[in-house]
Amino acid sequence: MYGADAGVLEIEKAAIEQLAPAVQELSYVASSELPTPWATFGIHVFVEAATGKEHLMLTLGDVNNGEPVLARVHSECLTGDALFSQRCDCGAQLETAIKAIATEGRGALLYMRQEGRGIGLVNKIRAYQLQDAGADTVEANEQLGFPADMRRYDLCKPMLDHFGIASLRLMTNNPRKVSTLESLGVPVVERIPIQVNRNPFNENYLSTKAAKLGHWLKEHL
Ligand SMILES: Nc1nc2c(ncn2[C@@H]2O[C@H](COP(=O)(O)OP(=O)(O)OP(=O)(O)O)[C@@H](O)[C@H]2O)c(=O)[nH]1
Ligand SMILES: [Zn+2]
Repeated sequence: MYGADAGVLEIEKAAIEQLAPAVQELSYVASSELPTPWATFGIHVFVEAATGKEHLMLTLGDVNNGEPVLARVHSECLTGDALFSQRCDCGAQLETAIKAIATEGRGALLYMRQEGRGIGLVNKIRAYQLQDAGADTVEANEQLGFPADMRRYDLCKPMLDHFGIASLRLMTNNPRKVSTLESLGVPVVERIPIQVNRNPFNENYLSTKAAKLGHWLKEHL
């Protein structure tokens, strides 16, 4: 009897969890315009209830006409995106993606606040310190007690749904990003490589991405 009740409870819990994310986890808050050197985008902010994190989306053109949308799902990298760091390829990828969307006149950029593959800025700088002493990016995360990559992409789905975006032409080299989005019900009809700014400072970072995280990076295959 107890077992049967517990089973029903489990089913109810699963049903609630299935319904919950889109409704409770993320709220759309506001939109405005963002002029950039390449185009004037729509800028939209969403807030994640559990963490208070502010996730952003840039859109350009008619994105809900049913045609696949040129898109980039970019995870925050303060050092690369805002401070010109050459230790990674993030800043160059962000600029390349924004320019590509501007050239096409249509597309979306999802800027997800999951700094340092989800470990946060403080731990990313700690990881850099371990990398300075010889660890690679994956080993450094592990030495700090974290998995190699803690990012989640489930919040992308309600963000895309909010603008009626049903399928993507995604600019990425990351196979996990593609498979996770597809498993969330977002078809990736085309994967567009985004290999930019390979330099002596990020050579190890990129080769670790290829060797340990399976990224599609031509020079490292
Ligand atoms: N833990 C850790 N995170 C890093 C390091 N260098 C960059 N990052 C983070 O890695 C993430 C890069 O994310 P994305 O730009 O979405 O790129 P990606 O998952 O590598 O895949 P692409 O779509 O191919 O660029 C950001 O969250 C950065 O803050 C590092 O050395 N250690
Ligand atoms: Zn970076």
